[in-house]
Amino acid sequence: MLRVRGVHHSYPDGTSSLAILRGVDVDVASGQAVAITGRSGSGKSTLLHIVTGLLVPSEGNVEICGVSLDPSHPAGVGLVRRTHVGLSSPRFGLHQHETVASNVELPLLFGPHRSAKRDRAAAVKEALGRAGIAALASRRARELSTGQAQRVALARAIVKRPALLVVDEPTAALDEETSAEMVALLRALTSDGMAILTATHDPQVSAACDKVAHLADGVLNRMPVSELRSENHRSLSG
Ligand SMILES: Nc1ncnc2c1ncn2[C@@H]1O[C@H](COP(=O)(O)OP(=O)(O)OP(=O)(O)O)[C@@H](O)[C@H]1O
Repeated sequence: MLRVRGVHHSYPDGTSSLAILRGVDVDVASGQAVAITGRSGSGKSTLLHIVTGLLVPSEGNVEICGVSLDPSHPAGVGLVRRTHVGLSSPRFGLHQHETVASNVELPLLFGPHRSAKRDRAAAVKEALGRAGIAALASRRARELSTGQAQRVALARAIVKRPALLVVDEPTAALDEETSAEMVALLRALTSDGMAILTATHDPQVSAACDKVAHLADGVLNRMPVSELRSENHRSLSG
């Protein structure tokens, strides 16, 4: 359901440019979780932003649910993003003074066809339930622990029931036990048919994914998950 082909990306760097991605291919099927690993600065977030249509690649193609993210048709890119993609990233924080429910409702307020208040409330309730934080609905975001806030960010990303969930650093700043809960949550979402692409430094997350690819020098190299699992001592895959 996600198909990335020949993606190159460079950022301007003074008078020249800095090549970050140099021909990246990735496939993620429905119900599959794929992890991208790589050193800090290797380009993982850049790739995720390209996949979600936030960034236009210098070259290459991204297809989601059979529809190409064609930069010459920004309206079409916007529609695919709003319809099929959820993004959870530490770079897009919560509104600290708003309640958890309001934060999760936010993606439902954008786009040409805003649903009725009752339908939005039902969708928020379902997303909070799936993220295991139904009891936090009326709490202010500023009152949450890091782990709770990560779950709220995830609930916000899945509230529209996207076919593709893109998660940047799902366990950043979480302890081992809370990380394991987050991993189990992600696996439960794939069991429901969601496709997940995640960038991570956490071996727990990689070990629970169906495929792992390492980004270095602008290219992705597949890593055998079996090796990661044995390195990680315990299997977290559901
Ligand atoms: N908007 C930008 N303009 C210029 N350079 C950028 C921009 N965004 C990222 N970069 C550079 O591109 C490289 C890759 O950044 P990116 O955030 O994709 O890496 P990453 O692998 O996600 O890192 P981390 O694991 O630390 O989050 C870095 O050298 C970064 O400084």
